[in-house]
Amino acid sequence: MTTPTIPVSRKKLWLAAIKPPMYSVAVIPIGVGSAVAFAETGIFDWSIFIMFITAAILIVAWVNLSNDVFDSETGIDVNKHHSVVNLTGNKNLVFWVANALLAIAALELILIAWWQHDPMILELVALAVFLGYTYQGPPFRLGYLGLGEIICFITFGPLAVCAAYYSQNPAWSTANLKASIIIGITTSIILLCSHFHQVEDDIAAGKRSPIVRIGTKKGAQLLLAACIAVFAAIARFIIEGHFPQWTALSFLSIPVAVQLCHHVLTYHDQPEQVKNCKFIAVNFHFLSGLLLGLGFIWGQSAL
Ligand SMILES: C/C(=C\COP(=O)(O)OP(=O)(O)O)CCC[C@H](C)CCC[C@H](C)CCCC(C)C
Ligand SMILES: O=C(O)C1=CC(=O)c2ccccc2C1=O
Repeated sequence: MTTPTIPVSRKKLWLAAIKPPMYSVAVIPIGVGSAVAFAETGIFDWSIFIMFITAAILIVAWVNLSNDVFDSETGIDVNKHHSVVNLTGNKNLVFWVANALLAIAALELILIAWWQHDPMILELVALAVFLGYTYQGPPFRLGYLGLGEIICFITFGPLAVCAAYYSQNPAWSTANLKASIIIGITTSIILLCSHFHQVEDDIAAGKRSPIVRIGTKKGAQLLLAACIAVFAAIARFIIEGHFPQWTALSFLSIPVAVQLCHHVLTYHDQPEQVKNCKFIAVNFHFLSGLLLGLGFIWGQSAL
């Protein structure tokens, strides 16, 4: 028996389309990279930080709007009522609004690079944006091959966190690279969780997401392994001396990781129950990233 669809107000559909909590994926990598730079140099440029964060938010808005545009061309979003293309009925408008947001972000980053007399952050973010395009845009559509989580790890992990660090301190840092691994994994966990309720639509559209490939039960077990890996890596980096002991604060996000894994392990094959698990993953990403960044800052002041 199919679950009767309950009509949802357009206001709720637009809120689902904009999904404000999702912008944690833009704020956290820039925050952590900037926090590590401050911890290592004692210097923090608020103007650069604010400009970089707003640019990151605009880029994430671009990737989501363009995702709806490109997915409307494959038909995969036929049941996604909160697609901005489905809500507006105007694919071209959404496409050009998305590009306008990306252009504004580019101008902000060009200004930072000009201040630094160094194009490095432009190069790092441009590569991240290109990889983000290959996830969903023709002729690549690598997300349809199940490569989204790898792209997600690289772009929101090493590329974004190192670009943020470089914007504050034009250098490279082993501790920051290790922190970027943590943020890359927690961001990829969000994407992994976004697939559990979409298996039917993904198969119909030929999208072989990791969950389509390995099934929801193994996908739930993979999620558990990824969450364990996050905390094991943090513990190792603390023991090695790369992370300040204060970064153990991030272990306070373990209950959210337990909630996420329990929910998905229980409802992995029940789309209506599991469909919002990505927002529990966002809570985990935000809290673990925030506490990791604070750990670096407080670890510095404790020296
Ligand atoms: C739109 C994204 C995921 C959702 O895709 P899906 O097609 O499953 O969506 P729906 O089911 O809701 O239709 C985002 C995917 C992210 C992508 C793998 C990587 C993007 C990289 C960014 C462009 C770079 C950000 C760098 C910045 C933070 C400095
Ligand atoms: O709408 C979504 O499912 C996602 C949007 C998004 O911007 C993002 C960014 C990084 C990782 C995952 C996701 C999503 O799942």
